[in-house]
Amino acid sequence: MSTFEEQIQHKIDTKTKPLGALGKLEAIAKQVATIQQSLTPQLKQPTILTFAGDHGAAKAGVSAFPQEVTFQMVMNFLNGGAAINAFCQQNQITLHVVDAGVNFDFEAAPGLIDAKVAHGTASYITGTAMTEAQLQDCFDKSAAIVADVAKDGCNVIGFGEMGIGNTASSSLIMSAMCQLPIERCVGRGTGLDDEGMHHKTDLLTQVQALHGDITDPRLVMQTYGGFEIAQMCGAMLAAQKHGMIVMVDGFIATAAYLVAVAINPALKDHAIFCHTSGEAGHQLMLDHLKVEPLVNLGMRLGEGTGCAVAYPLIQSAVAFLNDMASFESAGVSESDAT
Ligand SMILES: O=C(O)c1ccc[n+]([C@@H]2O[C@H](COP(=O)([O-])O)[C@@H](O)[C@H]2O)c1
Ligand SMILES: Cc1cc2nc[nH]c2cc1C
Repeated sequence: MSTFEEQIQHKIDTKTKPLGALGKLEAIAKQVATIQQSLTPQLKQPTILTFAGDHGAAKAGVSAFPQEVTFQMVMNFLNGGAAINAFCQQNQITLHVVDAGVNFDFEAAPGLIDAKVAHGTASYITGTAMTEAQLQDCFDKSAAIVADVAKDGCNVIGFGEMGIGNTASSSLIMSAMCQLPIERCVGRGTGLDDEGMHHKTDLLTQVQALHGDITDPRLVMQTYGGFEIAQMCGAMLAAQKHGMIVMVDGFIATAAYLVAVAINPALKDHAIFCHTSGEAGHQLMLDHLKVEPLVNLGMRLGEGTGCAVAYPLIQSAVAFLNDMASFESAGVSESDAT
């Protein structure tokens, strides 16, 4: 008996195409089949969870936008007016917005999940961004949300975020997890000018001097994370346990992934990197992880938009695997090369 890997590779290689001609789609087809341990995998109830949270450090001038944009954009998500709404609707992806810790009290609304840990994190400028108990709360709450989504039949899930100041947080996480100097991890986020970039880099350099070299993944998240980043991290770990395909979005989502995969390396086999963000530093994170995302569209929005636009490519990978003829079934002659 051949192994599952040999069987799926044989199925891909005997489709009516030159060997390897579907490029990255072949790797995705193989990965999805392997996750599901099926030669005829199916994508069910695709879902994106967009986690929102506020940051104590957001008031220290690390973003081009004021903190209230976090709650204002959550309202925009709930009213269906954001990019993530448009792309999820286009591709028939279910969207849930999660209040992980926005500095605002929302009324209950359809599509909004209340997983609030607190009204924003504390600032890593003066101490840890969250307590150990708050980090655990993030992991517990996000795992419960993923369990509910799994009950609805979802087997492919993407995670996005909204949080003014969260690129600064992600740069600190990246620097610690990838052991890279902070200046290589800092980017313009929502659009800082050169002066803003200098301020952000200087501030984060001081923050690192305060906390020292942290390498334990949970402590990195507790020290620098946002509630939305910690909940994405917990949700990725839970999705792996449920056997789901995990779609990874941009810079902030990959920072959450860096911590998650350090906690459970088995997550790697479930992760599909959807796009390369235009945020400086994302390519370096991807290099560190030795992964190549599906597309590079220069997007740097967050919200899970990279997952939503790349999802049809995952559908294409599954479609060719399930629907294409083989050389034998179609009566097409195979290559002469040996
Ligand atoms: O996903 C990305 O790669 C990405 C890159 C830059 C910015 N963002 C979004 O912009 C916000 C963070 O930017 P900032 O400048 O406030 O740190 C947050 O809401 C993210 O969703 C997202
Ligand atoms: C308008 C706006 C929309 C966003 N979506 C995700 N991050 C964002 C940041 C801003 C500023």
